[in-house]
Parts: sequence; C-alpha cells; structure tokens
Amino acid sequence: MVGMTEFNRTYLPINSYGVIGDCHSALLVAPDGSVDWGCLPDFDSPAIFCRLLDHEHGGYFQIAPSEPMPGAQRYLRGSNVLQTRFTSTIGELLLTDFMPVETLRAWPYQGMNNNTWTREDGSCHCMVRIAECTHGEMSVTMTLKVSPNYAASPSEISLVPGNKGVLVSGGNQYVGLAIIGAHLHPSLTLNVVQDAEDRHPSVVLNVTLSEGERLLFAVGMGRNMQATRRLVEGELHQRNFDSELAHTLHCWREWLSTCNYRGPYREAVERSALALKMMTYAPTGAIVAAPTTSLPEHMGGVRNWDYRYTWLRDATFTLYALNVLGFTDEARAFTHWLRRLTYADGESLQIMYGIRGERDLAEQELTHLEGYAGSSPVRVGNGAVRQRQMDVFGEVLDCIHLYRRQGSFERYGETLDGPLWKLMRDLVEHVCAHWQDPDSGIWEIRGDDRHYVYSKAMCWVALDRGIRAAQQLNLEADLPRWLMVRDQIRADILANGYNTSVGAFTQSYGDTALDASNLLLPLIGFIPPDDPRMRSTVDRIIEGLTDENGFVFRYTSHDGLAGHEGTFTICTFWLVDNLAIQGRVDEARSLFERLLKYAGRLGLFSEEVDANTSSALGNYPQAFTHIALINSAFNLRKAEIRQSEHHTDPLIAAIRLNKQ
Ligand SMILES: OC[C@H]1O[C@H](O[C@H]2O[C@H](CO)[C@@H](O)[C@H](O)[C@H]2O)[C@H](O)[C@@H](O)[C@@H]1O
Repeated sequence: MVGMTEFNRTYLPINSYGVIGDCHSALLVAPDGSVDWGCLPDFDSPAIFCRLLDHEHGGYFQIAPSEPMPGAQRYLRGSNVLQTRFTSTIGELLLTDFMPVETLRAWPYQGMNNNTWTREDGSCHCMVRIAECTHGEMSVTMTLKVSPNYAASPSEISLVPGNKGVLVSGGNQYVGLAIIGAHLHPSLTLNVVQDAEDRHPSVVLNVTLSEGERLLFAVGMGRNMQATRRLVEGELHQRNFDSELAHTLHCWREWLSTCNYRGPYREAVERSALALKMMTYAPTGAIVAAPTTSLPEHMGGVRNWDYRYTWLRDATFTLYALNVLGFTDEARAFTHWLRRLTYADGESLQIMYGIRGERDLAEQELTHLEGYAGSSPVRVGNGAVRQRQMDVFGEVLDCIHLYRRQGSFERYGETLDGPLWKLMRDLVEHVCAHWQDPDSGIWEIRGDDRHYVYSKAMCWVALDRGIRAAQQLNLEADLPRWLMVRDQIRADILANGYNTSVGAFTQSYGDTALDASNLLLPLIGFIPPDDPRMRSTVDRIIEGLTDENGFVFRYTSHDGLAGHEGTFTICTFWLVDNLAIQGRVDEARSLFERLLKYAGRLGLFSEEVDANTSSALGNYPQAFTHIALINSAFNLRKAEIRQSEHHTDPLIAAIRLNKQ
C-alpha cells in the first residue's frame, strides 16, 4: 500500500519526493523531512538510506517536528537547494537541504579514477541539512538510521562526546554525522535506539528550538573509521556551511543563467534542465538514466530496474536536450568519456556502462528488501548491458553530429579527425556489416531478438550522420559503400516496417503491433512529418496506444514479463512533438499541458504514469522524461511561431507588408 497515516508511514507517492544532488550522487527527500534514498558518495554506491525500497528495514535520515505534520517543499529559485517548511499554530520549522558543490562546470573533467570521496579542496562530499525555527517554537526530532549496503549489512553506532556527532559503520561503509551548534542547546538529547530484531540501530535527537535558533547537520562518508572520526570531530565542524550554501546557490544559478530558452513553460523547462544536470557525474562526464533503482513500472509487480548507469541512448538524448538550451560543456565532457571507454570496435561497444566506464554491471536481486510498495524483486546492476541494441550507433553518431553542427569543435579548439573520426568510422562500418541483424530494441525487451523498426531507422541515422561528416569535412571514408547501405536500409524499412493493412509503421518487421518509438521517425529526419505513412502512424498510435488522458503506452504487445506498465511519459512527449510538427498545434499544446499536471509539486517526473490511478511509476527523476519535456516545449514554440507566420490576420499581414 502507498500511503501514510500518522502512526504508520509506509510508501509515499514516487513524485512527492524532492531531490538534491552534487553531480556525484542525488538523494530523495520526502515532504516529511525524511531522506528515504541515498547512495553516497556516488550514484552507484550501495545505498545507506533505502526506506524507499523497504519501509521497515531501510535506513533513513529524518528531521521534522516531533509532532508529525506534513511539510511543504520548494526549490530555492534557479537551484537544486530544497526547502521544506513545517507550519503549526505554535511555530514554524524551515529545513534547508543541499549538497555543496564547488563548481558546476562540466569541464575540465577530472579523470576516470578521480577520488570521488573528496572535493578539490580535500574536504569530503556531503549532505547538509539546516533546521531553523523561523517562528514561535518547535520541538524537533532527528532520526538517523543508516542501513549499509542496501540494508544487507548490520550497522554499529558510536556517539562522539559533547553531542558533536555520530559514527556509523557496517558492510565496509563508514558514515559520519556532524551536529553543528549542539552546544548552544542545553535541552538537546541524543540517544541510540534499537528494536530487538532490527540490525540497524537509530540515533534519535530531540531538541526544542525557539524563533531564530537553528541546528546544522552534515553527513559525509569516510574510507575507514579513523577517517570518519576525523571528519566528524574536525573537518565538518570547521567548514562554513553558510558560505557553502551561498556558493552552491550561486553555482546553480550561474549555470542556469546560460540557458537560452525564452519560450512558454519556462519554469518547467528550467526545472528539467536542473534535474538533468543533477544526473551528470562530474568526475567523468557520464550521465545516469535516473538516480534510483527498482521504483516499479507496475505497482506491486516485477518490472523494477536499476537506472544508476550510463546508457549511450539516454545520455545522448540528454545532451541533445541540454544542447537545445545552449549548454554545451556537458556534451564536451561526455564525448571525452566516450573516447576513453575501452572497446576494440563496434562489436564490443556496449549499450551501457558504469559511470566510470565499467563494463560489468551484473544484475542481482536483493531479496532481503520488500521493494517499493511490495514491488519485488529489487535489482541492482542491469542485465540489459549484455544486449545488442542497434539504435545506439545512430544515437552516438547523431550526438557527435549535433555537437559539430553547433560549432562546438571550433568553440573548444578541437577538430573532428584523428581518434574521434576513427571511432565514428568504426561505428559506421559496424552498422554496414550488422544492420540486418535482429536485436533487443530500444525498449530492451527481454525476449528473442527481432527486427525492430526503430533500431533499423537508427542504423540509417548512423550512416546518414557519418556520410554528412565525411562529405562536409572531406574525411576519409568508403563513401560509395556508405551511400549504398544508407539507401538499402531506407528501402528495407519502407518495404518491411510499414504495414499497409494496419496503416502504420509497426514494432518490428512482419508484425502488426504498434510501437511508440516510431514517433521518432520524423524527428530523426527519416521521413517527413506530413508523409501519409507517418500521419497515419500517428493516428493509429492515438487510437490504439493511448489511455483516457491521451497519454501514450510504448507498446501493448506481450513482452515476456508479468503484469503491465503505465503510459511511458517520453512517448507522450513524442506525440506532442509529432502533433506540433504536423501543424496540429492546439492538440499538441493541450496534450503537453495535460501532461505537465502529472509532475510532482516540485516539477519532477518519473518514467511513467499509471493509467488507472494517475500515480507516478518507475525510476525518479528520470532523465528520459525531462529530456522530452524540454524538446516538446521547444518544438511547440517553433510550431506556434510557424503557425502565427502562416495564419496571420489579413489586416496585420497588410500592415506588415506596408512596413516592408
Ligand atoms: O522494459 C524492460 C527494460 O526496462 C529498462 O529499460 C528502460 O530503461 C532504460 C533506461 O532509461 C531505457 O534506455 C530503455 O529504453 C527502457 O526500456 C531496464 O533498464 C531494462 O533492463 C529492462 O529490460
């Protein structure tokens, strides 16, 4: 059950969480002041807080009024600094949560083997929580329950004398909490509480704060007990977190100020940009698909996957969206991450990697966790890493193509030749040799390989972008062959991927099933948006692949997994794009605005929307969804401009004509 009563807090709605991050990791903070998901110091570190995936056994870090009450969350303008306000008749508590950053410049990257525990200045990455009574008086309770190694390992607690902090260890993880300002509160109590059967003791702090009083909490990780003790007794107390807060705010706002989007829905677009930036991994330039694992695509079901890795597809889509907004440093860092991956040729290029370029992401089930709202199994690692997905070649080449077209090579004093051109050429050659192979497709379906239409279309993109680079820059390539293969792929898709009796491009060759990934065909330039085959594909998708809201399922055909999933939000945005570029602007706008209502209060989206309950499903926040939101806002704006140019009131047109 998802829900909460005063005495029985189980699972909160997925999109009710606020998210904070420092481009190393991101934490989920509930509106009741509880950090329910936290992997430190990096996105892929074993979670120390995982109440999100097991409300009984998972650790958490809650700061809230002692008398439970809901809090209201908001981000400080233009930033990923989160505030939760608890208001009662006797007082108000303001909780400010953030992860300090030194810089948000994506460049220069710091190298694959950078020590991510420490910052440039040698101090540690941490999470900071400032609890301040802003009105009246408030009794406040802090509960810290660390459950190391996704709650698989037991933990031990020791208190630092003088209420200066707490050390928690277990499963080779060492967590330090510094309590800053405790000495100013004689009423403060700090106790260790442990239920008989719980392997994870909690530390509980109680204090009454009066108007203007505050306490500051900083959590950091150490490599071992000694280092963590030094953190808690020394370093964290010596840092000036007020100035780090000001600096962190400045960094987020400065980064966002380079966003060049000036159209409607600006707030939603900027929140999406901030969310995407939070999913970049600063040390290497990699990008995670989402900072969580196993938030279900079907409530109570088995469709639970780990997204804390870098899919070439998701990452290149992210860069595309950031590029649209004028952010290019992230693409530069990512192309360098790509170049440093170890692979011999297209054959050994994986579809996804760990954030440091790791190739092995072996999937395991954590059977000791019940899963979000009983959705098991909880998985870490991702078996899709071993799949063949032919679309990734097109996505990587398209990303480099866009980077080039935007003049980024010149901007950074780089050129598209040498190793990068060799990489592109190898990938194109690989596609020439393998485009006829079946694969697992964009949706990573865990069944037999098939001839997915979208995969084939992205093979066409790979050839197309390779050809354009070779022609425009006069680079060495087997152009006659590339041109011939590009034409062959196109003819093959048009002959086998479009089913005349269905009136649509289908999921795979010889198939009648619809697939929302085909909404990308006009967006990648494979077919004009007003081609009758595309128009009718869009109509068939609207008729056969949407729910009552008009939101889009990625497919409804059987995929070998039990249960069914919600509508897939990136696909709904793709439908907005198609309607917009077909000139059906009112329909596009109305669908876009309907969908925006399904974000959480903070403007963040997960992967899917449950068609029956309208609740958020899947990992959160998800890059895919925020990428698509940005692109749709952009496409809508372009379509509206086009529409206003074509359908100008005759009187205004005459005035314009006279002025010329
Ligand atoms: O649907 C089954 C698959 O679901 C996940 O894949 C989805 O997420 C990926 C990351 O955002 C995305 O690239 C892919 O297109 C989606 O289908 C999961 O990662 C897979 O293991 C699983 O087979």
